[in-house]
Amino acid sequence: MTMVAEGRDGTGGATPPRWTPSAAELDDVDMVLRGAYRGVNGFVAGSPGREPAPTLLVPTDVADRAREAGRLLLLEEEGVPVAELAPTATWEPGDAAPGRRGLVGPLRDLGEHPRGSHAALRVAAPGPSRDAAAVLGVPVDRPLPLPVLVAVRAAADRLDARVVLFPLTGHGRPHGLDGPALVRTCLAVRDTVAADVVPVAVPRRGGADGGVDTSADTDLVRHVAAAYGATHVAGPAVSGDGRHGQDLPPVVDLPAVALDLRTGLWALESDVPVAHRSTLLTPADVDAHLTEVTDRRAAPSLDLFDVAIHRELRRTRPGGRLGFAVLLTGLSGAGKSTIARALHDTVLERSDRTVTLLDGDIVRRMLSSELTFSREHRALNVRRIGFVAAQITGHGGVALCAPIAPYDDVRREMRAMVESTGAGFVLVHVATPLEVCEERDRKGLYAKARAGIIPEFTGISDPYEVPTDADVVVDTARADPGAAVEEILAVAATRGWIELDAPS
Ligand SMILES: Nc1ncnc2c1ncn2[C@@H]1O[C@H](COP(=O)(O)OS(=O)(=O)O)[C@@H](OP(=O)(O)O)[C@H]1O
Ligand SMILES: Nc1ncnc2c1ncn2[C@@H]1O[C@H](COP(=O)(O)OP(=O)(O)O)[C@@H](O)[C@H]1O
Repeated sequence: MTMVAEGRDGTGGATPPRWTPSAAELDDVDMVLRGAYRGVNGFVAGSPGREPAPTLLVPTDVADRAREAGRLLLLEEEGVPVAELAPTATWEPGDAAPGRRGLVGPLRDLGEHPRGSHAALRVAAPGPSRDAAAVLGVPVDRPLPLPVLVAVRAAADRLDARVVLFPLTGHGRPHGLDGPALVRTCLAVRDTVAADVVPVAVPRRGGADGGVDTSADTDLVRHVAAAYGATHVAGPAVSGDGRHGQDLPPVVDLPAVALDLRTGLWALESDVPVAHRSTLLTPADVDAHLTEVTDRRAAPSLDLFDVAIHRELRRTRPGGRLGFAVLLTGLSGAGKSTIARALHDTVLERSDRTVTLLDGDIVRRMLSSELTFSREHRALNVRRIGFVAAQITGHGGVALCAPIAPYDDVRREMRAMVESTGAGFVLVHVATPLEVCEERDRKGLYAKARAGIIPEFTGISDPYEVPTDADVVVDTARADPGAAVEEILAVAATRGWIELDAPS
């Protein structure tokens, strides 16, 4: 979160305090403004165990100023005000968020709904309906395979219900699919299941390694689905235990389906005689394949996905492949650039991947020429590299980064930036001892640092925090660059991020 400077306007009156909430809080703003929180018109006090509700945490001084001014402008990430909060109370989050305070109060729509693709589909929740017709809501956090579509259609027919697919397009990208791509996979099968599609900004929890937090999300999606008139919910994103929630729509079990060997199509298990059911492809296989596809370890099988979904997946994820970044960190002269260059050549020689080399020196010249070697500037430098690497890897590319990156917290930030796009990240500590680096002194910098001519020199007069989360540790005093390259690529290959030809 960032505090946007508060100022005074030309008339001498105080301008309202401004605040940019977190991505998940902005999703909540969006949902409140669209009525997706049923009757909740603003932020409420946090209280664990209650049904899902929108909460906002701000630094204590922002809370004080907002209370004093009677309002707080909430800005989206690019600085556009989207809503105004009229604070009526505060609450203490306690140890969970030291230095922060919760703000309670109604939200006023400032007429901007800049968040999210497919604006025309993002309708406001209709509010309580007297229409008794059944509606089966299907929250969607990953592409729906054919057997699930068949099961959803059958469940809807049993209930005599209309189907509404709710792609969850809020914060997070746990399966490497961003919101727009997820909406497109729903639109691709809209006719197959005769469904409406309504994107909702429910945050998709879980990191790049998947793992939607089903208990939290199941309650929230049931809540939101209810606001949009769902009388029942079903689907992979609500495969929880369907517990409690008095006025929440019940979770419907999807009927069992089987692959009918006579037709090659999925059908209700009860409609396929046992002798004609495929034992090669069971619903458990489908689940396993879905996990592999959504974690991008495998390309989607045509048998399991509607061709239209298949086309969307290919479009979003060229070759079905996951990008990854390698961050080589270590002292000056440790061998980062040498290994990065060798990695670059090897990837080009043994795969068809695109590779971008973000070497420390090049970045300093092209992206960060105005920066010094202070802690703040080094952090900013590495953050910039992380941002570029996230862009590259988010589109399936390979980014090789070789700055010193001496600070643990900034390296972790970079990992999070890259992983948030669904891409992979390999942290390599090029752990050449200082004595060896100093002995090499290729650029004569250590001599100058020892003489005090270069201040703040890493390892001499500036800190280097040794990583505790390295995926690979290389000591170039012992191993040659080729061995380091093999070790690093083996990690990426084992995690399914690259396929390499044998060395020629
Ligand atoms: N004070 C000080 N400390 C460390 N390094 C210095 C300094 N001044 C200049 N240099 C040269 O700058 C290169 C390191 O820049 P980086 O961008 O990789 O550093 S950082 O990640 O921002 O800390 C580093 O390059 P490498 O030797 O390739 O690591 C040095 O050549
Ligand atoms: N096993 C090794 N791996 C990488 N570099 C090595 C190795 N052994 C010796 N060197 C030498 O160490 C120096 C490392 O310089 P460089 O790659 O520019 O380091 P950095 O980018 O970390 O500052 C080069 O002269 C390189 O030839």
